[in-house]
Amino acid sequence: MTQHEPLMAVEVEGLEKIYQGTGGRRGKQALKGVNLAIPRGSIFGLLGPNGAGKSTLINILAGLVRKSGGHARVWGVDVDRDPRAARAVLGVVPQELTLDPYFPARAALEVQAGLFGIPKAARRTDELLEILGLADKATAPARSLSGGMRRRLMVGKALVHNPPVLVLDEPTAGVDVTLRQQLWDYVRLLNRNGTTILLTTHYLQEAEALCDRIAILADGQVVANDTTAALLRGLEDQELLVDLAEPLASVPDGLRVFGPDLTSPHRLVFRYAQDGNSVRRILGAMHAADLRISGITTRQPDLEEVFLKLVQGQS
Ligand SMILES: Nc1ncnc2c1ncn2[C@@H]1O[C@H](COP(=O)(O)OP(=O)(O)OP(=O)(O)O)[C@@H](O)[C@H]1O
Repeated sequence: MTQHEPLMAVEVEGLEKIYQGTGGRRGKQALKGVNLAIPRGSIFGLLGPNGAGKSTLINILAGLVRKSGGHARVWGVDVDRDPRAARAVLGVVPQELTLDPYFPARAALEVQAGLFGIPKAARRTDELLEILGLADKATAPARSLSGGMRRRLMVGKALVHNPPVLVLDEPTAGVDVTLRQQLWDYVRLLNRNGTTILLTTHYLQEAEALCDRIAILADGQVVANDTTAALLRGLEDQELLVDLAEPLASVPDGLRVFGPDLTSPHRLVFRYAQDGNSVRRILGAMHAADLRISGITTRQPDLEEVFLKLVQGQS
């Protein structure tokens, strides 16, 4: 590892953003002390419902929004101390397609490289067209490209300056299944070639398919931040809903070890791993505690449900 390759591609500490209310609009604290570290070489998913603060965070990294507090570093560069250098190490693919319909692909990439001040000899326009599968469309105006090609051209524009970190903002919002798969393959390819990817999405399935790590943002705060594998292991837990013949005021001592919720006087809810043994142990303990059972149901919480639970816990 060289000095130029930090362990963390993005580091955010105590990040705060307060939008001041203007013209009768109320102010809003969009980020409430966010800490995140995105390892170099990873595909990192930033998830959250509408208004959680994802765009605000990305825009701070990209130098488009001024933060109210905390620190943000991209590829080791502090976005406040050296905004130009920070912009040079980051590529952003925005949510909206922002292409001039009459501009050919090659020209779009050339203009973008010009904006970054890259001398003609150092530009990688043809290489990018090749990688993006757009070489034979280099002179075709953007409006004649398919939806997938346009998306790839947007990615190309974000890569003209060869940034080590790429942000994809909702890359597959409103995109059909085939195109989604193509984009995912392409993101994986970029990542294999060394680019660290930060991806925002509303779709848990997308994050699950692509990301090594996932952070969930809700109402300006990080409510989960773990490897995708660890998050999914948590999600694999089953729920055992036990209806009781007689009401309970509190969880009996003999059951506390299982950490159940007494969701009503007549219902205990247990979460357990699918190891084949847990239900037997829970029911044994219920029997030992002399509790009469009037009904049992099991339930597998799905991804959306756990996501919502985490998110709603905050609001
Ligand atoms: N310029 C602004 N002025 C005032 N409030 C704003 C401004 N931009 C965003 N907000 C508010 O800040 C909060 C976070 O918004 P942000 O766009 O960062 O969320 P998001 O997670 O990206 O949402 P989405 O998934 O809908 O894009 C929201 O309540 C939003 O209304």
